[in-house]
Amino acid sequence: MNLEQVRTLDAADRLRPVRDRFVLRDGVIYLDGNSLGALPKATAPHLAEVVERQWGEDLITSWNKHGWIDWPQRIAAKLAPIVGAKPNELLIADSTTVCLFKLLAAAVAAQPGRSSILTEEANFPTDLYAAQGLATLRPDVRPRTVPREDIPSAIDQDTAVLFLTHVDYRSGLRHDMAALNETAHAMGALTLWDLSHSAGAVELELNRSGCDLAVGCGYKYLNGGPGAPAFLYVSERLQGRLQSPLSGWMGHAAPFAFAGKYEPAPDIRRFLTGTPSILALAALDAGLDTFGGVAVADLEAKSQELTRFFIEAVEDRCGSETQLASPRDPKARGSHVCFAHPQGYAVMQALIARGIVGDFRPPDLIRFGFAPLYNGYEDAWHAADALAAILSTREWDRPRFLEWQKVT
Ligand SMILES: Cc1ncc(COP(=O)(O)O)c(C=O)c1O
Ligand SMILES: Nc1c(O)cccc1C(=O)C[C@H](N)C(=O)O
Repeated sequence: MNLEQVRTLDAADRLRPVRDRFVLRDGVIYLDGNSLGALPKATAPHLAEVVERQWGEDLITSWNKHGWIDWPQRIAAKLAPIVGAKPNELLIADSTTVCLFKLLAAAVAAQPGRSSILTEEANFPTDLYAAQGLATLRPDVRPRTVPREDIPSAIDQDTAVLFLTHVDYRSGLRHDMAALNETAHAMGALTLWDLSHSAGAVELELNRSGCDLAVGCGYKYLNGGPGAPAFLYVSERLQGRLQSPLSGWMGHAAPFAFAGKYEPAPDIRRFLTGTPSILALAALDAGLDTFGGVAVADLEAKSQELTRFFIEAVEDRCGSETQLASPRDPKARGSHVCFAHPQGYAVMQALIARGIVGDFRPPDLIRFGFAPLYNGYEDAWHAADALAAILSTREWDRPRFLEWQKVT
């Protein structure tokens, strides 16, 4: 395939016009939207409006006048079609780790007599740490980590919660959410899903697949900006039964009654803790607006096509210099792919020096995220080309590429 044919593929892509909603610099091919989404064009003007007019002029009256108090729910409602849930089951709050901890603790408390939090050995570290931290407060509960392939058979009557990341941050492997929910429910366990690498890139049906609880990052495919607040999902059928372990006044039934005794809000708001970060919510609001008019089925279809195209291009041009470390079947993975190389770190630094931005995950993985809203076939084509050039000439073998940086 030549560049002209690749451009024809981009021209035929129905999501192509959405790319114009983002600030994308010439000379940079951004393939790390699975870690930090690109900046939407609407974010800076929206933040300026919230800062200068709402905060600057309307001051504290903005909590009512501009509805700030309802933003955690109003903005979360924009996620409903993206994750396949009802608007009243979603909330924007805190960070991913804090939300994970809150829902994990709430789930465990709702499962008296069951002592295990079942998770996967290779889960993202913060998920493992949250479970370990909870165990220090609940000595009767222990995290049980098993290899991926043993998960279904490890679910038993002692499992309080099955706690998994839907799309693995390294391999990109995707769990069969509906099947695992069913197995867990048959054993009386609850399920908590980390959707950080799924939401906004793969089709999710939280309601249809019987999900109990879920959490995800706001700053990856949802384009909410660095450190954006997270989202949480609590199935309607569980909301009355679960309580936040971090009870704060914003989760109270009547925060402005200033009562001395905590009484949880009757709905999803009970999972709020303190005052929401309005500026961060404003940025996430603009991030979620980039999904306007986009069908999730189209997102997933494009993500699968792009990643398939990229894998083929890399294998074609790089031969055995690097090995695919993600599933070949697009249905079995998310929207990023990893290739293995013993000098993966330096190879990625050399790519970044050429303006191809992906990242590296130890021990040897170069990772490329394809954000279906703004990445195209030409991005994938140039990235594969650059990778082939770097590998064939050992361009990575220079001190400045071999030297570790603090954040990778
Ligand atoms: C699966 C997963 N969960 C959670 C996080 C991050 O949590 P937090 O937003 O609290 O840093 C990440 C990435 O940093 C992730 O990949
Ligand atoms: N959250 C991050 C950060 O604060 C700095 C650098 C990277 C991140 C990430 O999101 C890492 C990411 N979750 C991963 O999948 O590797």
